[in-house]
Amino acid sequence: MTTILDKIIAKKRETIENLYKRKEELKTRNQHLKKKSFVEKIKQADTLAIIAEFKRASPSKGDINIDKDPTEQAKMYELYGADAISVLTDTPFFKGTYEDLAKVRETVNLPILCKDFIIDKIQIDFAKHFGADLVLLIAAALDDETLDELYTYATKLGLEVLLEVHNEEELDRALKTDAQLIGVNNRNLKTFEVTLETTEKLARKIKESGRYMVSESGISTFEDIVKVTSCGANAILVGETFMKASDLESKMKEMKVAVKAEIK
Ligand SMILES: O=C(O)c1ccccc1NCC(=O)[C@H](O)[C@H](O)COP(=O)(O)O
Repeated sequence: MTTILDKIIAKKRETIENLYKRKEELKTRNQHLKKKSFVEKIKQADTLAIIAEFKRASPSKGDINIDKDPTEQAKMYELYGADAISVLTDTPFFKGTYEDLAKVRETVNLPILCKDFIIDKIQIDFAKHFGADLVLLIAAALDDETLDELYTYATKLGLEVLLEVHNEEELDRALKTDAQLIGVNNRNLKTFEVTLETTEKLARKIKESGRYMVSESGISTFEDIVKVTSCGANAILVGETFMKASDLESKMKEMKVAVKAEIK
């Protein structure tokens, strides 16, 4: 059965050719900025850390907030207490761009995650060039050798890696690397079903390994925060809920308050 991940990766292979054609661009913009560490943020935080995502659209939901301006949204995320910002740069399925990433970089002083389906080093070059501090690597999209190669390449460039898993088999593979940040994606990429049980199931092994756990996808309510914090998540990654919030300030504060109430 062809999954959405297979489709995204197939399309990605085509777009990578374009990135190689655009390689000259990498010489034109210098990143003089000091890299910002999300791992350090987590270490210093006394509450669950929030990664707020800029997400215009998705395969499961279609258009979410298609015309939203990344600069405006990033400003609000920083103002209302985000610890990092994730920017989707995939165009065919998520309608994001590297230019969105660059705009967010110019706007905030927070660590920024380039959220894409990375299968080639050139994508890591582009992520860095446009201002990312972290990149996402998805275990399900990579064999062990490529995963190691891309992990090493990203860290050599000074980028942190959020290594994403969906199940125990992927987690075991992830734990063979040195990745400090393990993302548990609660969205099943075959069915699009979202369940926080995925985080709950994998939590113990991640905690025992001494890595930091980021619970990703499908988080929108106080109850969700309680669930993921009580099994030990160090951070959450939230897209749709924030992109659609009519009162973003209250929504983000509710999550911060809920976290404090749960942890302390
Ligand atoms: O969001 C999707 O439909 C999707 C489909 C296929 C692969 C990845 C997908 N999402 C990427 C993400 O991981 C989410 O954008 C992120 O975790 C935030 O999720 P949410 O808070 O549920 O918007």
